[in-house]
Amino acid sequence: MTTSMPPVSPFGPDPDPALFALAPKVVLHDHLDGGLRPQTVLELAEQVGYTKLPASDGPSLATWFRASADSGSLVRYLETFEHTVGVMQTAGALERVALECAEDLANDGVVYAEVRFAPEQHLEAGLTLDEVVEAVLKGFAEGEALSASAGRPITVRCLVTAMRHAARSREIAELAVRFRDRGVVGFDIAGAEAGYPPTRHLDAFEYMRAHNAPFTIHAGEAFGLPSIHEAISFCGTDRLGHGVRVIDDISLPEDADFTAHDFHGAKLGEIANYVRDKRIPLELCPSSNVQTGAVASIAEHPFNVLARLRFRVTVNTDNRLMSDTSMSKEFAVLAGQFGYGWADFERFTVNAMKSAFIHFDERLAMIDEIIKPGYAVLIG
Ligand SMILES: O=c1[nH]cnc2c1ncn2[C@@H]1O[C@H](CO)[C@@H](O)[C@H]1O
Ligand SMILES: [Zn+2]
Repeated sequence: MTTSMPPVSPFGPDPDPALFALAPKVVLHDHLDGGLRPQTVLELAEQVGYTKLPASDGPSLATWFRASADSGSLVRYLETFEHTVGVMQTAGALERVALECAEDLANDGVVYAEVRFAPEQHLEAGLTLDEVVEAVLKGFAEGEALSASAGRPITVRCLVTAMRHAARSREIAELAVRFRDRGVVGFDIAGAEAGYPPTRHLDAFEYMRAHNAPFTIHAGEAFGLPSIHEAISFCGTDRLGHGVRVIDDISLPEDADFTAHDFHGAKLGEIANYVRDKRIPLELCPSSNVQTGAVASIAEHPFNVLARLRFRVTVNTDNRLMSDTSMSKEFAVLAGQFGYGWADFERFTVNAMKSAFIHFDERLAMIDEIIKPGYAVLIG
């Protein structure tokens, strides 16, 4: 790979994330249990008697999460969730974490969020699946109300995730449908990818399809094209969680520079073409991918290749705590590396809003009334 002349960002080579806080942003891939405030983890641990935390003050705990997640392996990255899930076992804890999640996203300028978590991981203290979801939805609604009154309106919807190594996916799909009119807008599977192909959960996806309910699948992150193929062709996923390994089905010249402005010589294989032709949204999470070793560095992240080839790319945080990130930080990293300006970020944001699991008229209203006017001011 040549690393000749990096593209110049209109925001400078290392833009301040604060520049992007004003832009209306949409996040489709953000884990509730990956986004806690470090101080909240400490306080909840104290309240519920959780004694296994690896640090005893906020800054050290934040550093521990970031450093441990920076592991080069999805499996090791996922081990850090033991401590967040560990303190999220009561209705009060779930409600607080959800409320703070909505507030933190709104304070970062996110106007629409789909936040996911796995209800089956929050039953240790005796809550039922329904009680877990009710507590989280209550927290989101409270966070929305507080943010609106602070002049930072946000809409937060929920995706319920099933863990791919477990055997509860059909039950979780039923949970998603049961709560579909109360704030749950879709279903997902997550967890270690290698060894747990999407087709293992076919009955859950069939249930969702039978109920005309949308879902996304973590695929093409730690494992490559076969996972993406199963997710789209056998399971019929509406979006790809990550999907970044679709790059393996695109041939580029030997010396291709991933930061370039065009990729005219690119040849797409059958899967890459299908994903692009069908406008299957890619929930890309740049910083997370570097931490898990799915990609070597931001400069070598396929985001730019996929964006320039006009795949339906969206920018996401994945886990704000583990990656010490936010939507503004992800925008800043992408701007610095690939030279994007406001028009690019507007496109990625509209891509995300078009791909959301709320109804078409609601998506359109967000685009016409909030996103486009917001970027019009910035573009000037
Ligand atoms: O990037 C990821 N890939 C796969 N699984 C993930 C990722 N981030 C989080 N989780 C898993 O999803 C669960 C529910 O939120 C988390 O507990 C974590 O195990
Ligand atoms: Zn994820």
